[in-house]
Amino acid sequence: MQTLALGSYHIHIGPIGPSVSAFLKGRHFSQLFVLVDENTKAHCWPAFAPALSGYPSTLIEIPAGETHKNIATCQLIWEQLMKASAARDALLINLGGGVIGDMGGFAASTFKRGIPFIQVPTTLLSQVDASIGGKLGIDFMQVKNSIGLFSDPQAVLIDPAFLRTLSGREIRSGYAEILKHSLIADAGQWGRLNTLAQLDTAEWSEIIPQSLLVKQRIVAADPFEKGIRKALNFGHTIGHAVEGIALETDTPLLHGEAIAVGMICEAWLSHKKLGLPQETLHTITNYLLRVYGKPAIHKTDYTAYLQLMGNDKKNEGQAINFSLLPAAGQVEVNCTATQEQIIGALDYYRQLPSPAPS
Ligand SMILES: NC(=O)c1ccc[n+]([C@@H]2O[C@H](COP(=O)([O-])OP(=O)(O)OC[C@H]3O[C@@H](n4cnc5c(N)ncnc54)[C@H](O)[C@@H]3O)[C@@H](O)[C@H]2O)c1
Ligand SMILES: O=C(O)C(=O)C[C@@H](O)[C@H](O)[C@H](O)COP(=O)(O)O
Ligand SMILES: [Zn+2]
Repeated sequence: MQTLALGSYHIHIGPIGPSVSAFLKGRHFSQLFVLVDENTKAHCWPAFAPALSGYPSTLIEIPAGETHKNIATCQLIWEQLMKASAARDALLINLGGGVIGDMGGFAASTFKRGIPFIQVPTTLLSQVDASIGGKLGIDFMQVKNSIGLFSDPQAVLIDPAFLRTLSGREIRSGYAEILKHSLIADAGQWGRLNTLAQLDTAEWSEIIPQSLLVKQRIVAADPFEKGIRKALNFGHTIGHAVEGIALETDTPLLHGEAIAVGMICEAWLSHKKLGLPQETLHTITNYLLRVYGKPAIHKTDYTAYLQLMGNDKKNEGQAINFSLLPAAGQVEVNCTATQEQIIGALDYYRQLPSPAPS
């Protein structure tokens, strides 16, 4: 078992049974609730339930997926808690991916002004990124995570064994945040990862802790995103807009897939504005295209993208804010770009050749 500290809580990486026992020992909660979606109920709850033996718990099930990360689903969670008369010393256990973690944490932190919660992330994305750092929330009017708060869990319990049932597409989505961590802060890791061809044989148990360390260090330095934490948003100014629009179509993108598009566009902006070397831009572009293919974006959506970027949470005043790379492994926050430059970045992406299927 590996343990990292962050603020007032610990992140444990290892088999789920001992982690849960260690967490519950010596703590008292009047009731335990476990938030799941239909997939984590089927694939993760059977492995998790034995860890709670001797502790009665109530399952709260919500529908899976980003399209349900909204106030209506929060209402379902609050209703279940209210019907069970959950008190402020009840615990909500978020057993699932980033949607369960972000929304469960938000619902817990607002119910009766806040009940404790823990994160038990079951996707690659949530194990390296979403479960730590205390950013909680839901989507509103296509603007990702625009209603939310910062609030820390009592613990984060990561067991890479949960990944065994995750689809290849979801693994790829989580891998985008791992690539992001390497690009902003770990050039050595980026050098190793950009030659990794087969994700299905990757050693996630080794990659997860190394990636987590990047986020842990940045969040510890700036938990409320006043400065350096904005680095973790590389690829997200454009990526979130692309994700928000795609979510309303028949071909929604997963978070990491949209962030991969955003990272290509923002690498181009990094080249134009901060002198990211052309060769690095090419390596980033080619590797991301190889892993993610080339999801289509359309010129007819540019106005909507710009409108959504106008509501990016990093913005100050009217300017659209980016976190950009002067070099692989380095990042500069609070960069702005004009509308023309942003359109240049979207055009750069659109003119790229579609990679041949592998
Ligand atoms: N708070 C943060 O710092 C932060 C960071 C990154 C991303 N996010 C958010 O996280 C969300 C994306 O998270 P995600 O990619 O985990 O999505 P998700 O929670 O939708 O999970 C992806 C899919 O995998 C299923 N699933 C989960 N675990 C499984 C398992 N072990 N086996 C089989 N299926 C499983 C889920 O039911 C879902 O269908 C986005 O909303 C994004 O905005 C938040
Ligand atoms: O933890 C952070 O800070 C991040 O930016 C991590 C991102 O990967 C994540 O997608 C986060 O939810 C984005 O936050 P937002 O403030 O841009 O909504
Ligand atoms: Zn993200």
